[in-house]
Amino acid sequence: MNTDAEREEVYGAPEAMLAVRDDLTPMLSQYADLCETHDDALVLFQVGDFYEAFCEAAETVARTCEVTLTQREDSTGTWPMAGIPIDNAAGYLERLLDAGYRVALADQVEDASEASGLVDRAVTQLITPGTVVDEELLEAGRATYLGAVARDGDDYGLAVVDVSTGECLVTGADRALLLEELDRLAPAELVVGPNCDLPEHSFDPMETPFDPGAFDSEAATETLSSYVSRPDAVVDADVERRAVGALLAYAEYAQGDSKLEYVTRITRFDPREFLQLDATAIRSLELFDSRSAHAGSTLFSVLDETACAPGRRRLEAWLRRPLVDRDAIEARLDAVGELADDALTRADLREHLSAVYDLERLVARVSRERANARDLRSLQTTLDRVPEIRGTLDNVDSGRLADLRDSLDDLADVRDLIDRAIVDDPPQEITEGGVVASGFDDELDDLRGTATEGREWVSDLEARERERTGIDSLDVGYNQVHGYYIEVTNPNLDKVPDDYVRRQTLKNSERFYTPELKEREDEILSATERAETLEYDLFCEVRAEVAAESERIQAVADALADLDVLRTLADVAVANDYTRPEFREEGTEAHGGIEIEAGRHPVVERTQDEFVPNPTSLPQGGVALVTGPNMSGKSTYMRQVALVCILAQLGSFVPARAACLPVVDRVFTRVGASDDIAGGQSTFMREMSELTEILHNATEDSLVLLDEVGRGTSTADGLAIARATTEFIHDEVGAMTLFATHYHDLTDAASERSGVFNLHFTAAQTDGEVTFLHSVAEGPSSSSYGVEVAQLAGVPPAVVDRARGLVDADSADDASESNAGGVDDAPDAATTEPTPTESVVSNSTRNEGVAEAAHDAENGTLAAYVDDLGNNPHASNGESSGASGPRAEPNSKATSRVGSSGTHTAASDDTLDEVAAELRDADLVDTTPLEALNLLSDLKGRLE
Ligand SMILES: Nc1ncnc2c1ncn2[C@@H]1O[C@H](COP(=O)(O)OP(=O)(O)OP(=O)(O)O)[C@@H](O)[C@H]1O
Repeated sequence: MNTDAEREEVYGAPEAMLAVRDDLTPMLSQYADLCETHDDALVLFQVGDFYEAFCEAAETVARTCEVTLTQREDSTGTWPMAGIPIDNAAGYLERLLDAGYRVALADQVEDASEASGLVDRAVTQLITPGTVVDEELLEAGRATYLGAVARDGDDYGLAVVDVSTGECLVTGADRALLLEELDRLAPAELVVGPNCDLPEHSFDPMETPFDPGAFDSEAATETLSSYVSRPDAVVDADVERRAVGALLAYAEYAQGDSKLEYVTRITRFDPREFLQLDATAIRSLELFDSRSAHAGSTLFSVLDETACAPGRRRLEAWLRRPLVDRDAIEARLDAVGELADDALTRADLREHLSAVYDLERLVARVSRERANARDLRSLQTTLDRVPEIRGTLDNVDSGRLADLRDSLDDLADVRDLIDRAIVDDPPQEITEGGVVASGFDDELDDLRGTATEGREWVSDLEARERERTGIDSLDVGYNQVHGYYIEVTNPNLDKVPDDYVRRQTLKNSERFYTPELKEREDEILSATERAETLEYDLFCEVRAEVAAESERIQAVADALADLDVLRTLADVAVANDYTRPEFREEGTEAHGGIEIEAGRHPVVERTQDEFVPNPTSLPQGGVALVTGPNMSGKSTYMRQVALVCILAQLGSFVPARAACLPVVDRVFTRVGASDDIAGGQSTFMREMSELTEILHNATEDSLVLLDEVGRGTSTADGLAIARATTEFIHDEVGAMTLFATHYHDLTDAASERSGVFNLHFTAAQTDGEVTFLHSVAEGPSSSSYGVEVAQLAGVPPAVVDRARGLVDADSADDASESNAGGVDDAPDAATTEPTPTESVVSNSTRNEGVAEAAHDAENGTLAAYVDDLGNNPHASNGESSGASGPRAEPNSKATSRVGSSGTHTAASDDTLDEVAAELRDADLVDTTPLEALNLLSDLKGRLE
């Protein structure tokens, strides 16, 4: 990717040309003009069969596209020049796009042979990541969005359009939701309105500067009104209208200032009407991209059995945005269930759908006047399948399938038109004839008849003239320059009749024509020429007639895409033995809990010889603390619960023997530090920001996965944060939560709160060999097997032995100490409630202080926990008691206040007073969890 400065250098008119502006040749002057009017892109200027660039832009094109840098010389100088062949431009344009350039194609817009003087040229298309329409530059099964954001105070409008299909969406959101939605839609290019002030995005869209005036209320509404008759009825909020209006204005500009006729529907949606998955959740659950050992296997790849490109795009959209409307979910499930039970219909549908072309993009090309005759034929063969597809759905029961069947307009008129108008196997070009079928237009048939008759007359001429002249070697031929001729070899020239007129002299022969031949030639040529022109006009008329039916064709495309996804989900359910999930009735006693029998991870199970199914019973508001050795299956288990919920809400069957689920509003994930690649921020900071998001936004209908929260900092701090988080979620948020942790001390929380409970994964150890059972059981884990996993991973034996020695020493120490530190060797240790006295006299950890503070906190906010932590003497006693840390080595985090072991360094009384005062003064009611943690960290640093 190039820097902005590098790009700027090749945008706009070249300085060197501007310096001699008045002396430039007309063509270069036209080039300079177009560069000036399109100074936000690298202009490629059509000269015959090539797109040329000059000066700095030429150097860039030569370097990026690996083409030769040549030069053009004229009276005003020598200009560096590089060109790419128009016929083969796609590959080169892709390179320029990949390198971060925006490209403006300045085409010849009049026939060079008819131009008097300089050929007229205009920018017909801007090629940018969000505006590409060239099939070769687009990914078939993926939507490519161009987006625009507008702002009005705290409200934002966001609109996206896929210019290759015409899909156009608009929504409104506050800032947080906007950023999430941007993550979810991941536009390839974003036009940002005034004062939006967006942060950099992980998906790194190209940000496009565009006329701020396009975002004005009036201007935007006017643009919008050419797409929908009553803009304010379709898009209620002004800020949203401004976003979508500016978006369409930019898209029009990019298409050479022409309206996007194929944008026939503007769909307004509210993100809150879908299960919200933010970028973190999408990434960590590996819905679309995989970073795990099973790279390449994602939930999408497991589900993607789609037969056609629109189906694939639809599946992606459904997976990015599962539903929360119970009826809509059940309607999809009914359809999937019915298809799952009907192998024949599934097979028929698959066969028909595999034969269809990308109807959405075809119809968009037709509307953009870019479709050729082959495209029209593809459109027709696709539409020909529609009655058959509808036939396969004749007897369906499910309402959704019946609706889809009924919306399948067979478009007989459009099919008939194309069938009558276009030849069966048309050529690629639409200007050279042979496109329009005979019988379609009388005038064309006449012209063709004249031309054919003339050609037949010519082809008989040779025999006639041979007989007339007695010259056996006489030939009749044709060439582009001289037209028809009669050729006579030199020895026979004396036999040439008087009416032969000499046309051309060759080495061994002469060429002639006769007045009659000339007359016929003129007839043939004029008829052919007129026929070609007429054919082109007729083709354009037919194309325009088809374009006028865009909306109907799009509705069919829409239905086919849905059908393909429902069929796919049914296929996947059957192939993988998925079950229909049940949703709990709202208002029932058991509302909200997740109950899964023999659940599986849909992706991991495909990569494993034997996958161990596991049950899940997570009541509403329940927090399950999941412990167990490394590699035992904790993360897989937690993710499978989330994936089951997501699958169910998108309308899919689920990998389980049975599942009874609530409708969840959001799935939050916070995965361990080493499981995530942090960009920019420190890993711990990122971890805490994600935690903050969860604590602020989760509701009692949310599902929260916490994997190793707190791992990015010291054991003591990590455990404290983990504990406070568990308690806050349980007491205040009430979200269904699965929390995988290696902090065995955390399992104590289960004994203090009825909704918190322990689950663990086990491993069997024989002769030093560890076997993971991958099955979940109640209660906390008793062993971590970290050393064994290190050995498995190939850590050198010396290190493994030393580590094992340290663990053994640690265990021995633990055995001799009291058990108040929350040691995890015995499951029942987790249920031992430490008394305050024990905490103090037995090197109680700072973490227990946090726990007690949390437990005692009456008003139940995280701020209150932290507040109590500040006032609780136990809270500042800080020896780490991490489960695997060597206990023998004291650390220096303790303060003198709690009378800890003599090896600890005491902070000065002054410092303590300062810290205490600061804590007392802190306004914790208005403090975010992250700010509280930062404050804690700061105070702790000072105590140390
Ligand atoms: N239920 C299962 N059946 C079979 N194999 C499984 C199962 N669960 C997990 N595995 C296998 O075990 C591997 C490790 O699982 P996972 O990453 O979930 O462990 P973990 O306990 O989260 O490990 P760590 O604590 O080190 O992050 C997986 O990659 C998978 O190959």
